[in-house]
Amino acid sequence: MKIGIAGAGAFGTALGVALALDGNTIHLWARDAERVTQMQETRENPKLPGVTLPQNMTFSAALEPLFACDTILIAIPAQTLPAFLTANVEALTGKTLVACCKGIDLQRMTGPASTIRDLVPHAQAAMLTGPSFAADIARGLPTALTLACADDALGAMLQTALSTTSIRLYRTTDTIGAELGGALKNVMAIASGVAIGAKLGESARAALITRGFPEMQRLALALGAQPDTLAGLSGFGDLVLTCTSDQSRNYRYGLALGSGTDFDLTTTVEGVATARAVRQLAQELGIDMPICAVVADLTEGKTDVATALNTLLSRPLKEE
Ligand SMILES: NC(=O)C1=CN([C@@H]2O[C@H](COP(=O)(O)OP(=O)(O)OC[C@H]3O[C@@H](n4cnc5c(N)ncnc54)[C@H](O)[C@@H]3O)[C@@H](O)[C@H]2O)C=CC1
Ligand SMILES: O=C(CO)COP(=O)(O)O
Repeated sequence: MKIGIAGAGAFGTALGVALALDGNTIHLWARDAERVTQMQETRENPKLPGVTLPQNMTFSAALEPLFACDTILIAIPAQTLPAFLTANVEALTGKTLVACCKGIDLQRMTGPASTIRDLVPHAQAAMLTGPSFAADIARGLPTALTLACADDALGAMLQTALSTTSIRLYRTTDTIGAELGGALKNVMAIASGVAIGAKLGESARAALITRGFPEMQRLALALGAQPDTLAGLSGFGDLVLTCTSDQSRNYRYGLALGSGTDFDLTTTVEGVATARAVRQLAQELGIDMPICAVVADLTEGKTDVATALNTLLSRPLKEE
């Protein structure tokens, strides 16, 4: 199958490598022409060091070859998705668009699949999400992810087309649950990093993950998600992975916040904008989301780590 991928960062490139090695023809669009030349000449992408890009993967900075593909995976940061869709709405109409980004859009308060549905109403929207580091996918290590598509027949087609010998896809029609699980776990990963960075210990991290999960569920269920989706790969699975691995950029950002060390702010850390979106959504809906609120305040410098911890620990005692 011929598959287009928008976004030549770590994840888009890793998915391209895995799908190309499985026999698909892949076209990868990068907005940066220099990156395209580099990938053509070296068959490597510095975002994914040590991985050789297969010959059945082509690259361009022009959009036309991407739009020649009927199925396009979109792997650009979540906050850049609306502008990409709006700028290309005509070319994307009629396509199957699989969002591979994780976040809640700060302007619209929607997750990636919903943003696609709103901005390109005559495309088919799906979501690929779940616990998977780009480096693992590119190296062919086993991963299990969620393919969410409201149209179950199309979802089944995508599930087959995008599964490989190392990537096992599970299917759901609950796109809301899949997009919210993937977005919210990044906020919890920042919180977990803060706890470890501030030397609060592993027990504190376990408490954060465990209390963070019902917080994720509260918002997701209020917005129409199914509980099973949150308990699956795209929610609980990705929460566990991201809160416990320093391969995660969200977690590493939290570590830096907690320990007061520097962090390269050009890194893609989706949980920062998502925490702000969640804080606003939770206020509007009257939902208690204390961990997300504290993370949003911390990332904006509205509170410090000691005050943030005190805020969480001094909440009234209640039933579990
Ligand atoms: N890296 C990983 O392990 C995983 C990443 N993801 C998700 O994939 C999405 C992309 O992340 P990564 O590829 O890891 O980030 P990255 O930082 O490696 O790459 C982001 C890419 O997007 C491009 N980009 C940025 N703004 C753009 C715009 N306005 N238009 C077009 N391209 C633009 C950049 O040039 C860069 O190549 C994020 O939502 C992330 O949560 C999901 C699962 C795993
Ligand atoms: O989503 C991911 C793993 O499933 C990647 O996490 P980070 O974006 O925090 O690196």
